[in-house]
Amino acid sequence: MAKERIYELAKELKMPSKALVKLANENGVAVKSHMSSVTPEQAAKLRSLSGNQQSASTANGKVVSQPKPKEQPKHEQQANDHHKHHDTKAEKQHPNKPQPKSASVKAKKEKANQPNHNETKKKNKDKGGNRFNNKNGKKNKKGKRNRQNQRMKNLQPKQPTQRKDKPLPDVLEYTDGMNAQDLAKILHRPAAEIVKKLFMLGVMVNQNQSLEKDTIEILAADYGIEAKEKVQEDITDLDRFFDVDNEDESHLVSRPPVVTVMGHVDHGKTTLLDNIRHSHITAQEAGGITQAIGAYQVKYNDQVITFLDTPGHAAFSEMRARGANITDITVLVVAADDGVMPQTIEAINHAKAAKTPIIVAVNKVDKPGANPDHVTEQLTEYGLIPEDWGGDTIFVKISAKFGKNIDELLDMILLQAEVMELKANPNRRAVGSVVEARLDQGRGPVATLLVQQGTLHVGDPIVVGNTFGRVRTMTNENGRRIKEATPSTPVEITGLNAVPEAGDRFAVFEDEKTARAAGEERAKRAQEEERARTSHVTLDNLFATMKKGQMKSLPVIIKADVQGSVEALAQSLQKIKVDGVRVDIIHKAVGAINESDVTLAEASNAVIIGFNVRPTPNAKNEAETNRIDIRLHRVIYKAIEEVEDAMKGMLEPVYEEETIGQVEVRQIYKASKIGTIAGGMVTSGKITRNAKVRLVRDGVVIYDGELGSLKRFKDDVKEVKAGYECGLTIQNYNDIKEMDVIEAYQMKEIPVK
Ligand SMILES: Nc1nc2c(ncn2[C@@H]2O[C@H](COP(=O)(O)OP(=O)(O)OP(=O)(O)O)[C@@H](O)[C@H]2O)c(=O)[nH]1
Repeated sequence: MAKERIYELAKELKMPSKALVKLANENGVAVKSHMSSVTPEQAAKLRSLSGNQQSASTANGKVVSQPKPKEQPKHEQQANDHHKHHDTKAEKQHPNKPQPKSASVKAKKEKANQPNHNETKKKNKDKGGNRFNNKNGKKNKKGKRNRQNQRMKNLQPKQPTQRKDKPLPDVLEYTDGMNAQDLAKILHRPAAEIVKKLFMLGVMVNQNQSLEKDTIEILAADYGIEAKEKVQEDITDLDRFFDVDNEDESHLVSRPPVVTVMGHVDHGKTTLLDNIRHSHITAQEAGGITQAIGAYQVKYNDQVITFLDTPGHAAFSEMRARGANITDITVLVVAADDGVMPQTIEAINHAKAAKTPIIVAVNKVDKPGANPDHVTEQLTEYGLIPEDWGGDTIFVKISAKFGKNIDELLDMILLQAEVMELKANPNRRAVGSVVEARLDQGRGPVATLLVQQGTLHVGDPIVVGNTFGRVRTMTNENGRRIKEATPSTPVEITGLNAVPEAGDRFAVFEDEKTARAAGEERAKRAQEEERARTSHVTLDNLFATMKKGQMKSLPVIIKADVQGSVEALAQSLQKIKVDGVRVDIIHKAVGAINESDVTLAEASNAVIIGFNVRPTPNAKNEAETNRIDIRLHRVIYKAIEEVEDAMKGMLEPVYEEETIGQVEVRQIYKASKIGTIAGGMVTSGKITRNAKVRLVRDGVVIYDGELGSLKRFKDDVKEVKAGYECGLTIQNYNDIKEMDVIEAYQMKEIPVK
């Protein structure tokens, strides 16, 4: 006769599988779990034993739960499928019939005949869920079995109905922690039926108790359908809120452009921003107290423009490195009396890397030495060609100091914005980026946020970078309290638990609880990441990165001592041909490697190549902290070779010499067949058979080579330690003399950075 499984037998005996497993083991029937099988004889034994045991196992009043079904092998699970229709009665149960909320026996009993809402509520309070008995635990076993029978009856429909359940879904899509009620909805089955099925499978729960993954999977198998865990939305992922691809076009409306002003030192950025700000303040804001919140808006021709007050190019790219790409348009200020300078080029490359269009403001045209045409000419070299020269870059000649042509510049900004069709949906929960943030003694963490989508309101639960809170107050750049902020509006907020960082992204959440959970989790992860900081692309890990398919081009920054070298290096690097990757020079300039180069490298995941130049101390520190690969060379072809080898995955590991010991030669023997044998004493460290050796005479290295043999007395040995004598020969070298020192060393591979 076929074997029977414990859980089937338990079902038949109307007792929990766990209790039966225990009973079996106590009575010499060795079984592991509810999936174990027993012989017909053993089954008979258990049947006869079960009566006594049921009362014993339930008398302690404890929740009887089944061991995790994890151990259940797959094939057994499948073998189980043929039982999936065993509950036909229950399946026919009316789907709309109100179900008891609690699985307690008492509750069920009270409820058995006429469920009504008041009663259900009352029973919700009864937490006696999965007990076989509760307060009545000490009563006799017959009573208990009756109650169990009663319970099973209660789970079955009072009057069989003709109405059929909706068909089961093909796949049970679940999330970990769902309860019977949740599953009931998905399976189109009454929750009570699910509780019953679980009971039969040895899992005692009420409808509200959350279920483990394995339990849900077994349940699905029991219904004969596949179970699939739904990928849960990662609440800590703020980027998903920025995904505007799914945004319904009809919700989008025009938004003001966000403009960053960049340029070389003293070319007039601040003067320009001040001029624009003061000459275009809106009437209602006049008289407000100007606040430095890192950004402001002006109204011009009834249109609004947002200006960011970014302090320098490094900050611009640093924000980008943190994920904030908030600038729509870059205004490049170039002084007409000074022309294109190193930081002008830097600014161009930062803007290009961020893919923002550039409007050139040729400043200081009022000055006697001004030569705007020369500036234009210089800029053509960087791909900035004015329209009347056949290009598409907008050039405006201005005087920031005297307010000349500022309106024209604003017109051009609006024109560029119009072409870009900048849009956002104001009717959604706000998302955006941090422009700047600080700790205010009185107000706590204060952050200037730029709203990029949606509308931000006072009171919104919010996650900002790795911080969270509720928007307590919101102030604009004129110090006025505002209640809401629409797309492209910068606002200063308070109410966060900590200070976020410039460039962090923010998103408004539906409730404060989720915001807090997301914020805390993000902070935790950031901390973990900081600990196990993954390095940027380096020439050493380039090949591995390429193989992982993460890299199609190798961004490179070139710094060299003279322009000729910059160009030579750039051209040669671009000629390197390796399947699937190419060199992309994102910035090249003459001069030392500075902090701006390092931040640009960080934001663009680039490698810096220095030719005859060194990094400044600050740049060096920053590169070390952020693990930016800086390669310094003095020979061009070596630099090219290195990059090429890295791209082909052939970069030689770097070795360093490590001295392991010294031998003082005390005696010399000559053997016609072997050559010169040196007898000596190991004076420090050790000498090993495979070591490289250097022969030093009077402080001068006479010969560098390898050991030929190493012996102690007559035996070949692998190593001899300090304080011992040894005999040795040097490969292909015989001119060893007494008092020579033989230095043993090995080449140690330096771990890849
Ligand atoms: N004649 C003249 N002087 C100007 C003009 N714009 C700015 N300046 C002067 O140039 C100097 C530098 O101007 P800033 O606005 O401070 O330059 P910046 O680019 O902000 O300089 P940093 O903040 O140091 O990078 C100041 O003395 C200004 O008064 C202009 O259009 N004409």
